Amino acid sequence: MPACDYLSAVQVRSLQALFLEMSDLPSLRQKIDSLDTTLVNLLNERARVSLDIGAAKRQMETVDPSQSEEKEPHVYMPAREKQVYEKLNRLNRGPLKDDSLNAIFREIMSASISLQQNVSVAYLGPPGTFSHQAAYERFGDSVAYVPQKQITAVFEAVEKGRTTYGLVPFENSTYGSVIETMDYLMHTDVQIRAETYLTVHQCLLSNSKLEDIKKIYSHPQGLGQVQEWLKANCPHAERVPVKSTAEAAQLAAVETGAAAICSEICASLYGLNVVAQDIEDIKTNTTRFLILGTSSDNPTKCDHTLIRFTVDHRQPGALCDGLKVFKVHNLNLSKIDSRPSRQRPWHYVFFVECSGHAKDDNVKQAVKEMEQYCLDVFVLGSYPDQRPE
Ligand SMILES: C=C(O[C@@H]1C=C(C(=O)O)C=C[C@H]1O)C(=O)O
Repeated sequence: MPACDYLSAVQVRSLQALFLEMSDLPSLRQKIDSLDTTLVNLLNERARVSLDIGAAKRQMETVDPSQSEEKEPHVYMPAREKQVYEKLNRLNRGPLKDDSLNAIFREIMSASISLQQNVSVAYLGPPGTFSHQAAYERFGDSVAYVPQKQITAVFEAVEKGRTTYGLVPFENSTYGSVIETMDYLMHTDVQIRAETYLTVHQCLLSNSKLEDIKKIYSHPQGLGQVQEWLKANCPHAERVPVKSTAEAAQLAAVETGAAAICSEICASLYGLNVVAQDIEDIKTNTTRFLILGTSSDNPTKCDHTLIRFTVDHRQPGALCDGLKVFKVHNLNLSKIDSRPSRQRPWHYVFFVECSGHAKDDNVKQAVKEMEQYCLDVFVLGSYPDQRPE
């Protein structure tokens, strides 16, 4: 009896495809080998051009240092990288997904940056924090990551030149601004070079059972992002704020009856069990991080600028007049915030984030006019808009 009497037409077709593939396998693999050879050569050709770009950047510094606002030639160029990714996604016809192509190019650019200079990135550690993940997604595998015990130490590492760049959490879509970051932004003169967004899934990690958990460690942001879940599931456990989510995991790992709110990665890093997963109160929970350096990159036509200022509160309408300049110059405000100045009670330092780049004419004009109404106007930096749609 012929085979097709036993098998459906679909099964016959998939068997035929399998035989064809098996017989073709050696030649298909040969094709891959030959493409890999071409890719390696092309990647090295690209790397050589990148080395030339590095040399050109240094050359520009030595020819006329006064013409440059850079204290050192920057190797990480977020404006250029945004352009590269946009072009890649325009070119991509598949079958590779945009995300896969972007991940491949993240590593290509990471390697290319590290060829130009030894790059180090300070972040809020220990390893396994969301800051660590955000930094890794932005800088890839070829740079050095330097964990810091607290957010202020990340700023200091950049200010003192101990690391090339730093990454700090700025705000969370559920729980709002990160206080420690805002407080340091009140007096620092580091410059924001880029922003990056990370979808944040919180987990409850512990070596105890849910019903035996008496104490829950996390960064205040972690506790804030899961407050509804905690109210419903561990109403009586003590909440203990610590410096970072991964530090919380380290503490929970050595204490019976303790748990941490942190990323799932911390389970394998610190030897904890995942008691509950994806416990964030709002499923679109996302954190925005700032990448700090000594200067901002060039305009991309789609940038944001963060400005810090104070007003004379004895002058009625000063804050309102200061903000009006953005409307006059057709600049959109995407964030407004304030922190107590700590100089006298009820005196504030304000932050506004507007559309545009500090090198754009309308932003320059707006900042100049703000100085008429405000005290201490300081541009903290301009960076390409990376907000996910
Ligand atoms: C090559 C450069 O340096 C870095 C590496 C890039 C790349 O490999 O494409 C792009 C931007 C920079 O972060 C550059 O400035 O163009």
